[in-house]
Formats: sequence, C-alpha cells, structure tokens
Amino acid sequence: MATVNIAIIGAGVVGSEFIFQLANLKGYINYNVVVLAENKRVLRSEDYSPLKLSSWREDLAKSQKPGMTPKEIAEFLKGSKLPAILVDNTSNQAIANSYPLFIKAGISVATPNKKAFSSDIKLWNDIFDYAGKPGYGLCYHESSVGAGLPLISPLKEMIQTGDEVLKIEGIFSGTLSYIFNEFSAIKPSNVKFSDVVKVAKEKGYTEPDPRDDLNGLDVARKVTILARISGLPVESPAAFPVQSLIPKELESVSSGDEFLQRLPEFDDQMESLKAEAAKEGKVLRFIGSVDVPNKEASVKILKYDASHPFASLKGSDNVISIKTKRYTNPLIIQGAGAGAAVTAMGVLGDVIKIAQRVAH
Ligand SMILES: NC(=O)C1=CN([C@@H]2O[C@H](COP(=O)(O)OP(=O)(O)OC[C@H]3O[C@@H](n4cnc5c(N)ncnc54)[C@H](OP(=O)(O)O)[C@@H]3O)[C@@H](O)[C@H]2O)C=CC1
Ligand SMILES: N[C@@H](CC=O)C(=O)O
Ligand code: NA
Repeated sequence: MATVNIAIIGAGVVGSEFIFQLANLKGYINYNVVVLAENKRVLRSEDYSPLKLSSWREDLAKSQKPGMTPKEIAEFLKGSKLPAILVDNTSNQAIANSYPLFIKAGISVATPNKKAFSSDIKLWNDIFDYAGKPGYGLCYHESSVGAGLPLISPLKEMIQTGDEVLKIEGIFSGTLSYIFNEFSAIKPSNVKFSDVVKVAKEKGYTEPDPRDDLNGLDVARKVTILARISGLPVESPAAFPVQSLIPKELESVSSGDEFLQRLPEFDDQMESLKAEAAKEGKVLRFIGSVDVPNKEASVKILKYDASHPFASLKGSDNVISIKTKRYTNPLIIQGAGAGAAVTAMGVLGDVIKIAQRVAH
C-alpha cells in the first residue's frame, strides 16, 4: 500500500481534531504518523512504525521525551526512505520560519498557520521559489484563510489556468463576523459593542485576549496571503492600512480582562458609527480587501446595504467575494470560517492532496 510518513506539531483545538479525522480516514494511502509533538513533549516512533492514534493523548501526557526542534524533526523524517509531510498545527513563528528547511529537504508541509505566508515576503519567496519543484517538498495551506472553506486551492487554480484577479473582498474573521452581525444587525437593536465582545469571548470565538482579534492583525494576515497569491507582492501586514477597533486609550492596558472591563467607556464611538450607517439604511461590517489593478490592500469597517451578501451573514461565518477577468460577476464563497472541525478538515484535505502526489 502507498505510504507517507507524517510528523504532526501541535495538538490543541485544531491539532487534536486533525488527529481524530486522520485516524478515521479511509482510502488507498497509508498515513503513517511517526512524530507527534507539543511544545514540551513529543511522541516519536523509533523505527518509523506508526504511532497508536487511539491513545495519543494519554501516551503524549506520559511521554518523558522533550520536544524536538524543527531541524531534528526534518532529520528524523529524512532518515526514512518514505515521502514525508510536516503538519504544523501551531501558530508558532519559529516553526513557520523552518518551512524552507523542510521543503528544501524534500519534505512537504500542510498547515493552517498563517505566520509563514503573512510575515516578511522573503520567507514567502523562500518557500514558493522551491515548493513543488522536482526534488523539493510541496506546501499547502488552505486553512490559513477562511479555515476549510475552499478558497486558496481554487484561487491558485484560477490563476494557474490564466485568470486574473481584479478584486477580493470579504469578512475573514469568525470573531469579527459574529461581533458585527450581532452589533449592527439588519433588524436594529440597542445592544452595546462592549457587551457583544464579552459574549463573543464567552462563546469561545475570540482569542484568549480579545485585543488579538480587535486589532485587525489576523484579518491583515489573511489579506496579505490573498494579495500575494493574486500577484501583489505585499511586504508584510504592516504595509497597508489596517483599522484597529481598540480605542487608543486602551492600547496599553496590561491585560485582556482590564481591556474588557474598560471597553464600555468607549461604546459611544462604535455607537455613532452604527447610527450613521443606520440613517442610510446600512449596516457595518469589518472588511479585508485586495484591489490588484490599483495595487491596494486594506482592512477597515465599511457600510453595506441590507441587500448586500455581506450584510445578511449569520453567526461567525466568513464570506469572500472574488472578482476576476473570468468571474465578472464575483464568485461568492460563504460558510464557517473558524472552528476545529472545519479547520482540521482543510488541513487534512491538504495532506490527502500532497499524499496523492508523493506517496508510493
Ligand atoms: N481555531 C480556529 O478556528 C482556527 C485556527 N487556525 C490556525 O490553526 C492553528 C492552530 O490553532 P489552535 O488549534 O486554535 O491553537 P491552540 O493554541 O489550541 O493549539 C496550538 C498547539 O500548538 C502547540 N505548540 C505551540 N508552539 C509549539 C512549539 N513551538 N512546538 C510544538 N508545539 C507547539 C501547543 O502546544 P502546548 O499546548 O504544549 O503549548 C498546542 O498544542 C493556528 O495557527 C491558528 O491560527 C486557522 C483557522 C481557524
Ligand atoms: N481568530 C480567527 C481564527 C482563524 O484564523 C477568526 O476569528 O477567524
Ligand atoms: Na480556506
């Protein structure tokens, strides 16, 4: 049976669901997990025989082995003659920085981690100048934008087959989607911005510190990735305007809890924006956009008519509109853009695609 060795780094929300889905995968390829690493512990097969996925949690908890560096993982994978895939389910920058090391060693990468694709453009080039060329590993990252929503893969195919992207815009954050869908709903309500942020945190939508969602950087990273795929060589997420929803006065408060406590003091700011939009019969949405012909990218609050597809979004869904030379009426992709099941699905889909190309 065709076999591929797999090293998984990260077994948190996405990583543990990924392991569950992988363990239940059926097909003609044998997915042989030989490394499973968290920050401080690792499970490693000594002879490249498969680790037992049914008891990984207990086995990892009992493991006395300290974590492995990316270089050690790459060397271990190279020690087997079988093709190998690194699955990075962390949000770690140092691991992202090591993708060129894996790819140049012929090891493929599948990941939902945005860092490698949205940091300095040098890292992007160091990955994609090599990935997929004979002798090098492949690199797939569908879940780095819109979680498992089919976005990156079809976009790359559209471009490879000669289409040209004109504009991509959308709601790329599950957290900010929920917050604006509730705060600025089509049916008017008196709900306060700070209260919606609190509920979003209680529902587990926000990052542990909600400022990490509200500062716009997560959306800016996703916009950077889409811009680069579309042919705009954006230097970094700091290279274009990003509207932060954090009031200036709260930028330097020491904890997320203090931030949430003081946020009601600034409700008036968001309330007046909402009222201004409502007067025009519009709602507010937090939008990332890439305009390729004009070489522009931005992340900001915009106003939309109730009839616009961005206005009628529900829950924490993402929506992405892609206008190209072929899709003159924009292609709209909509659905859950965050959460363990759909994110892990996107990563596993990437692993399957890679395995179908490299396994023997
Ligand atoms: N959750 C979601 O809805 C979505 C997530 N993503 C992306 O998926 C990735 C994972 O997210 P999520 O599962 O929510 O995050 P978690 O914080 O739940 O999990 C992160 C995991 O990575 C491990 N880890 C961190 N640093 C290292 C390291 N240096 N070496 C080994 N392991 C490490 C952590 O181990 P330990 O516990 O030991 O620190 C933990 O197991 C992120 O990049 C995120 O942006 C993308 C789309 C949606
Ligand atoms: N925090 C992100 C999760 C995925 O990238 C979001 O809210 O969309
Ligand atoms: Na996606």
